[in-house]
Amino acid sequence: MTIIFENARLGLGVEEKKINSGDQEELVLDGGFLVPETNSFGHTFRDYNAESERQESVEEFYHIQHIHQSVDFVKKMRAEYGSLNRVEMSIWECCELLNEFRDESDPDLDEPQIEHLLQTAEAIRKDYPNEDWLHLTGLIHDLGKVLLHHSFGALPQWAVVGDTFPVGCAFDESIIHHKYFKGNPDYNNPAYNTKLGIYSKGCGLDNVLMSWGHDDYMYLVAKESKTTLPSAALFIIRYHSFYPLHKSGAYTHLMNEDDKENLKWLHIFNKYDLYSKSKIRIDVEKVKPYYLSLIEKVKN
Ligand SMILES: O[C@H]1[C@H](O)[C@@H](O)[C@H](O)[C@@H](O)[C@H]1O
Ligand SMILES: [Fe+2]
Ligand SMILES: [Fe+2]
Repeated sequence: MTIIFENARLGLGVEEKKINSGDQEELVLDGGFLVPETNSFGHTFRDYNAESERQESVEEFYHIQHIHQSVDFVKKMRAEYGSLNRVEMSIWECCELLNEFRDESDPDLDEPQIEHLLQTAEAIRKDYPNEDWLHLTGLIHDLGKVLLHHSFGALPQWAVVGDTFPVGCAFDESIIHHKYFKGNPDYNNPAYNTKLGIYSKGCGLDNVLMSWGHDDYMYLVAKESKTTLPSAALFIIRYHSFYPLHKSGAYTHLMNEDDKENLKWLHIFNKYDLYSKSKIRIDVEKVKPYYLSLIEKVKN
């Protein structure tokens, strides 16, 4: 199954979002979002080895994810979710659906996922009050996690959350808990285990098969709904979990010029996606009218 959003237009009619040199300063209005030094468990963010109450279960998550995410699996999921019958659901209904899920891959947050959507969007709103397309992107970027829900197939966590990476070429060393790829069927396959594998230099990320999860799914949904969101928003949705690229700089040889342009926005977005994770809850009812008005704006 797949989602189709009510009145399928997700965009705000914004023109393509380019960051030209010089613009950056103008864009960044310091509205006061502060990057915290530690997460709510007292550790630095994304420390997958710190002894914390979540360390073991997060490692086990990546163990299973790395074994299962292969070329065959990704192709199967793309075919299945790219063409199945739909559940019709509004954006806000999807957000509420995420209230019952926690993300087992995340060492920094164990709050219900609706909190994370609003925390991200509200943090962006502080520093970029005029970029409402980016607020909406914050709100919807993780909606693909509805795949965990029985209406969307009740997929296991390893097929929905966690960092993503390309399949069909060598798994880069920068991927968290890389050692577990030894159990992946593609690991010893000579067609898939070289630097380029099945790809060519500069082929563009659009031509790369990414491990299956909430990013690619939500991208398919947004694309299918003929969204008018700018390509930067679609790029953010599709690659926000691709930390090996946007944090470690791996796989850049697969990017084309458009990818490089969009990556600048993803770097901005990532700050809010990651560092807004906290135990301080957003008052959902208080901010709901603003987000409903944004959603309303994208209709018709
Ligand atoms: O654990 C998290 C979580 O699943 C996020 O939604 C995803 O975007 C991140 O890449 C990942 O590290
Ligand atoms: Fe995510
Ligand atoms: Fe997120």
